Amino acid sequence: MIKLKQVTKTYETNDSLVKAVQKVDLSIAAGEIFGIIGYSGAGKSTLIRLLNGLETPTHGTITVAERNMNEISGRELRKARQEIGMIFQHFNLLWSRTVQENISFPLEIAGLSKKERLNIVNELIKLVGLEGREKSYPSQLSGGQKQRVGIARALANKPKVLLCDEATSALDPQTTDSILDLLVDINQKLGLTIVLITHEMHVIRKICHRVAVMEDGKIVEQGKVFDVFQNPQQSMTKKFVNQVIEAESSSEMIGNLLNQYPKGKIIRLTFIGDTAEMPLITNVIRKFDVSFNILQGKVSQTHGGAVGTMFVHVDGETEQVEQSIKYIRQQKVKVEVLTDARITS
Ligand SMILES: Nc1ncnc2c1ncn2[C@@H]1O[C@H](COP(=O)(O)OP(=O)(O)OP(=O)(O)O)[C@@H](O)[C@H]1O
Repeated sequence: MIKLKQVTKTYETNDSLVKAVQKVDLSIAAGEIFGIIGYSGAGKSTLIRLLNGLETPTHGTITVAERNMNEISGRELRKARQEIGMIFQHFNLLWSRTVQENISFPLEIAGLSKKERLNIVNELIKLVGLEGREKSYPSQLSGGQKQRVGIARALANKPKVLLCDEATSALDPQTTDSILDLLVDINQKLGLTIVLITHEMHVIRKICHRVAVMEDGKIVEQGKVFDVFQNPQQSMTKKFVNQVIEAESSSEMIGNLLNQYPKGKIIRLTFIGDTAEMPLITNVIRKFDVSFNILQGKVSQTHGGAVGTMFVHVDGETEQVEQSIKYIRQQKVKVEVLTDARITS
């Protein structure tokens, strides 16, 4: 559905050249939810503007829905853009128009009759869960509802691709989750290809199938979300992965835990897929005569399984504690035993 070959975008400013995107190769399949993550200035917005033809690349080729975006212009480019919907961090709604009128706007531009527009708008209002708010103005809506209007408007021309530019960055965590659920719903119901850019790994973890990590205009790592969580290669990727899976593990915190629990052992478990955390804990308690207290942890679900870390206090007869740790190691869970604020594997 989307193919980028050796795409570079260089901006010329008065006194310098800014390489915003450098030699990017990317291939996104139809129906995929693909995330691009990077910190501010990494080149994400430039990349997304290249995808919808708002910018032309300095080098390289960009194909979206079988159209070569750098070779088309005028009417053909406008037609190509209709097949690419977009939603934004700050929604970009028309404040003097109602929900219905905002969603209808791209259909007016496309020249549809009033009756046709109304049918499509009503369908979309149902799809995004805004029934009853048709006549409200954006100022009367919550952030999540505004983004639902943005999504409905982006879908009005039945695009093949939906580009999401930090679409949940202005929302609280709960509303973020509900918007991400809606995107998954739309992806499944309409088979829409979704490309989202974000600086939040939680967003990638929750809904993306694959991810590309951007740094200084380059894609430094890409792969299936679960694989990237399981085995991040680059230091930038490790930082993002730790946003989601790393429980606080300062030496001060570990020291406090060791003082608090002088008996038994404190272990850190790292889950990397396959093994779900709750059945493992239940099995350990059933099989061994030990107490097993979760002290803190951060375990998240990705498309491929659970990833995360958990600090646990295991107490009981020394032999039983040792055996239970041996058993956990056999379950493909990394186990580290904490001693004196140091960790031994
Ligand atoms: N029109 C422009 N002219 C000159 N430089 C630009 C232009 N647009 C972007 N840049 C530069 O290109 C680099 C990448 O910017 P870009 O906005 O794509 O990054 P980003 O990852 O989207 O960051 P942010 O989330 O802060 O927007 C930055 O150094 C930026 O200053």
